[in-house]
Amino acid sequence: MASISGLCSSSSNLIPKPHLPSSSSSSKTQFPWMISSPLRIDDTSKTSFPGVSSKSLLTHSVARDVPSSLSKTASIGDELSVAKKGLETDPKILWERYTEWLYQHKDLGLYLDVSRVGFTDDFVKEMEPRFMKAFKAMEDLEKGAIANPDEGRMVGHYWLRNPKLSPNSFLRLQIENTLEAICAFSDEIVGGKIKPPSSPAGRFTQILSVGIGGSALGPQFVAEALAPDNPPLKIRFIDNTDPAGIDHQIAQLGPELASTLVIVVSKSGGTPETRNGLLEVQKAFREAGLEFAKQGVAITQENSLLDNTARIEGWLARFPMFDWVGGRTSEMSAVGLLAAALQGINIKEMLAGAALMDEANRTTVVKNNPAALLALCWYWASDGVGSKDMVVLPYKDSLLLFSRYLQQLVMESLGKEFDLDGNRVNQGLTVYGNKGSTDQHAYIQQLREGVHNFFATFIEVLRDRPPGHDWELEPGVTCGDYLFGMLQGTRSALYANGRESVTVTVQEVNPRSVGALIALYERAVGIYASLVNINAYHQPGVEAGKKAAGEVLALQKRVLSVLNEASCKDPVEPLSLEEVADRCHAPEDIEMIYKIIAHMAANDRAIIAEGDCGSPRSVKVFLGECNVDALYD
Ligand SMILES: O=P(O)(O)OC[C@H]1O[C@H](O)[C@H](O)[C@@H](O)[C@@H]1O
Repeated sequence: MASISGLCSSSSNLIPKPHLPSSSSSSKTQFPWMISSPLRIDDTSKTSFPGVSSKSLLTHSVARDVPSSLSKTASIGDELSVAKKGLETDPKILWERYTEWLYQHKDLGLYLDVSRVGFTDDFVKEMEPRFMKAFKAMEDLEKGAIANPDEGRMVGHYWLRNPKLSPNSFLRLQIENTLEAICAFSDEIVGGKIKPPSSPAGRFTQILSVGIGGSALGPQFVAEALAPDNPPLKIRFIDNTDPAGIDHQIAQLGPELASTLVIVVSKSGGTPETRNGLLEVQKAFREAGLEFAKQGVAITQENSLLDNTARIEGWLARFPMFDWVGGRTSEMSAVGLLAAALQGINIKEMLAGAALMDEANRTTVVKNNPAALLALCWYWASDGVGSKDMVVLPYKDSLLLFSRYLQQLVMESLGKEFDLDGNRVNQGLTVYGNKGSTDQHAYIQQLREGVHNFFATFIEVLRDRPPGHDWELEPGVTCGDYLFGMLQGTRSALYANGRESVTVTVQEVNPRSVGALIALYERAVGIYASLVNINAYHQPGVEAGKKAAGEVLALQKRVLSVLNEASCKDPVEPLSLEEVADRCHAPEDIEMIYKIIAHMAANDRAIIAEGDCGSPRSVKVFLGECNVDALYD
């Protein structure tokens, strides 16, 4: 088992030397089948490796489907879209564009290819003043400005990986001490110094992480991307208030509940779904005769409801969540780091990768700033108003949850009704995607030929397998070559039909590259928000749904009380929906009352005496039991 002190220590020399195509080496990286058997781009549903051609894949694709060639396979709509965008199709010019714009981060072994987005030099020039403003805003933010004006908060996730940047020594110490505490605690848990009180295993073997949104998505993504095959502690998540989902997680733990460390994560400490998850887990502990407090850990803001509960009940440990770190940018705080360290993931490497990326994103030269390049592409591709969706396609199973993670990071940050000057702008950038090549067999058909409402982001991982494990499943070709071919083929096929794409390439999926990817997108979101003049760090829209949910539950309590009163009569008085609504003094809420009753009936908590839920006007309802106590509440 890896020691935590090892996992928590940083190492500067773990990144293998990059070997991405450069003008001198690209020809050497081609595989035999690529040269002799280009992917057919005219039939993405049946991608195959037929025939012999001496043309390169790229040349083949673009030359064949350029609008000016009036290819038989391209529709008029496709031609128009390419023409409208003015996308370059000459392979030589494209290669020049590729090499001119290719961004490389040497230390991280990370590349960003924006050549398949059609922005022009004029556009870049036009955007320059906005970028300068964005860079200044990022600089101010890092220095501690109130970058989230609506909530009057600083925005400090960049300090988490470089505490020296903190605007004062108090914050710096908070970050450093928390990191130290995380490492020490993980060390003791993994090393078996801190034991669960009544587990036959004698040590913690499982983590049950309870949290939602930013308190779940980062840890889920990182676990999927980086947890070793046999982690010191395996992780499961409760990230919803779905009782069946919760039951499933607890049932899967079975007797291992006794050796489960329950980490409850909530910045606010008052999110209902998380509270419900906690109450359900505590009930399971009681039923199993276990003492929850000895196995519970809270990650939350000081003095939140959760913090106070954990303190009063004497939970095993508490870690702070900082006011100045937003949920969706909290992966490098205790929220992400504790779970990661417990799974044997080198969190200092993650932090180092993020810090290196942040450093690169501080340059004010757009071309050399990867986050700015991404923001530039987003702006160009979606006209600065989110007119196109961003489809994120990592070609690596372990990065499956990246798009889901990005969904919150991007959409909760950029999806805003008003800009910073109070103008109604309804901004946003829609994100979806799973992984390649899997998605090629699902919806890439539409991306290639259907409605043109997206641009793609490919995430490429050069290292297929750990060294020494590869083999050729046909002469000269490995399984990973197919994955590579699928990515390149899809990129070419999309472009040939006027569909733009960005490609981010990393050497391998490791803590450093994952940290860098997170940091890259965090910064791109910050810069883009500034380009379109919105506050990326609040989420006023989320409150509306929460408030409405609260109102539904309050109405349900009134419905229950009315039904209880009628059900306590002798004889029982079944009520129509209209009668329930009138007695609740809420005739305008009759539709919601119907839904409440249908839900209660489906869960055996209300009995339909007459009619059925398919014809709401026919329904008469009562409760199976009279609760006399509730009559006098
Ligand atoms: O961490 P918590 O306070 O429980 O919040 C969890 C989530 O709740 C809300 O829905 C916010 O919109 C998210 O940004 C946040 O990540």
